[in-house]
Amino acid sequence: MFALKNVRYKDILHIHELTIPAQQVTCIIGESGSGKSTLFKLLNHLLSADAGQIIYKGKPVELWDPVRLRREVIMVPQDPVVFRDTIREDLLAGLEFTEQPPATDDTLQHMLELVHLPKQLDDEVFNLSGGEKQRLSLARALLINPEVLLLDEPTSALDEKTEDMVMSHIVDYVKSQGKTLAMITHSKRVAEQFADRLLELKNGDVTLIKE
Ligand SMILES: Nc1ncnc2c1ncn2[C@@H]1O[C@H](COP(=O)(O)OP(=O)(O)OP(=O)(O)O)[C@@H](O)[C@H]1O
Repeated sequence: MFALKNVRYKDILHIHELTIPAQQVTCIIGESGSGKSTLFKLLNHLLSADAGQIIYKGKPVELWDPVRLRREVIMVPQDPVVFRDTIREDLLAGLEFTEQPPATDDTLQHMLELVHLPKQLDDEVFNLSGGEKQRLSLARALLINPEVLLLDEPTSALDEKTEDMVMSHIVDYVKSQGKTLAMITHSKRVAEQFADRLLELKNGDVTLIKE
């Protein structure tokens, strides 16, 4: 799905070679500040590499129409962002961005169950806790059903039990849809449990730990 060769970004990343295969779960671990979020931003071309090649589905990312690319490759950032007043409106905002038809309340409710967010669609997002906003952002991204989901520490604000439940639902859902998931995590436990491929980012380059 992604193939990177000799990619350099400032003095943060100099990746010799990296592939992210389709329909697999790729987990990325690495120390704080090692460049994990920067790598994700290169993948959907929020940042441009200084040198090297980043190929998505056979075509360099810089040749993709940026809007189209970011509709296919959705990144959920580390700090959850909420867009609208109510949970329903917030979930539907993601679909609007991708120009998909609005979803029914049943579908929206199903997404909330998938991420274990026991709230009503009319509830205000303003009142949600950090961990709840994190799950709302995940539900919004899942609803879009993108080709590639890039999750930056998606469960960092959750306790271990909730983290395991949410992650196993997300992984099952993404796999059942035949989509691709890449996830940054600080939790070795999560990485070992869910990764088909486990990579470590260190000194600007990636090492394959498990395949
Ligand atoms: N656009 C930028 N220009 C210059 N430096 C940057 C830029 N973005 C991030 N950095 C720096 O690059 C390094 C890597 O940042 P990045 O956010 O990618 O790390 P990370 O591995 O995701 O960290 P964490 O686990 O703490 O989230 C950091 O030292 C950061 O300060």
